[in-house]
Amino acid sequence: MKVATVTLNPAIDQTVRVASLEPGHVHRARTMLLQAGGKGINVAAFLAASGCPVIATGFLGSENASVFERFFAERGIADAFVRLPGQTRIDIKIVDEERRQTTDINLPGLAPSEEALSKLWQTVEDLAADCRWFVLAGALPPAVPSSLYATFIARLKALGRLTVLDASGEALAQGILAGPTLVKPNRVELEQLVGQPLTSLSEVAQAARSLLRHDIRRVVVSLGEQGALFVEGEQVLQALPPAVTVESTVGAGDAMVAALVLAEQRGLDLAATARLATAYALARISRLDGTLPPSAVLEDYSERVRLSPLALLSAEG
Ligand SMILES: Nc1ncnc2c1ncn2[C@@H]1O[C@H](COP(=O)(O)OP(=O)(O)OP(=O)(O)O)[C@@H](O)[C@H]1O
Ligand SMILES: O=P(O)(O)OC[C@@]1(O)O[C@H](CO)[C@@H](O)[C@@H]1O
Repeated sequence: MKVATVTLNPAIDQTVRVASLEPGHVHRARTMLLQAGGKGINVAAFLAASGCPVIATGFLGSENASVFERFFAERGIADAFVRLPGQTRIDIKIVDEERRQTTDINLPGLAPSEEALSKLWQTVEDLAADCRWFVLAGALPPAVPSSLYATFIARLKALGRLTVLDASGEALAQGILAGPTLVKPNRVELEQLVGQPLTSLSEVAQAARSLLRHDIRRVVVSLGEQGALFVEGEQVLQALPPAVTVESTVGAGDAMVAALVLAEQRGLDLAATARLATAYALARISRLDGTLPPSAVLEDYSERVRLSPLALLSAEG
């Protein structure tokens, strides 16, 4: 069965590379790239590149939709987006080449009308006839209720469908209460969710495990260069990535989310899932254009991921 991704607030990512980012200074950019983006769209691109039939929906501004339409045609993604009047936002990504860091400036985006929201739900409900998995990813647009993901998850569950949630703040907090099948917060999102700093890996693991009580099958907490924790039942695995040259970290989490769905479809256990998801994230960060490397490269990454089970009550950092 197909996978649907829902991106309520897509973005055209404008990636600008500078030698070194100094706040308050004038910079001469070395290169600039404009790419169709937004979390669910990035996930859809990775799924399509992996041979998984995928349909992307959500909202797109009709005035600059052609950037996305070209991207969908090139990448083999079916387009079920509801068009809104106006322009989809541009998100700015500044890559600091010296520090190998990316700074994101994400804009608020277009506010959908009530009518557009009900059209979107109608689209999602129609897609449920053909799609088993729904990926709900990214920030909510302005002026929609923060319970929107929770509503979609509850309705999709009632239709017997499986969901992945990758969101932040109140949308994540409410979405989790509705019990998505999988959830992938990063460390900051998890800290906001539990309302306290999580300084050791053990604390991150405890917080992640506490989410399982909401009928969630797997929780994956991404930790940037520290890798990620994969949590299912009593099992907690840390997956440490091998060193790679980082071109841009934008969308690393989305590559991971795509791999989590592929792993479920392939029936992989937690360890194999952790390897696949980390390999996909590495594939993303080591290439600028967001395409997948040849499968031999993915396999090599996957083999070089270091997995270690985490004892929950230990005090390591
Ligand atoms: N600098 C890095 N070096 C090695 N691996 C990295 C690095 N940054 C990210 N990763 C890999 O990518 C995964 C996802 O990254 P991250 O935790 O930054 O996700 P995220 O915050 O959801 O990102 P985004 O929202 O930009 O998609 C990590 O779990 C890790 O495996
Ligand atoms: O503002 P949101 O929806 O949280 O994040 C949007 C965004 O940063 O996420 C993707 C990377 O994950 C980018 O393509 C896009 O610009």
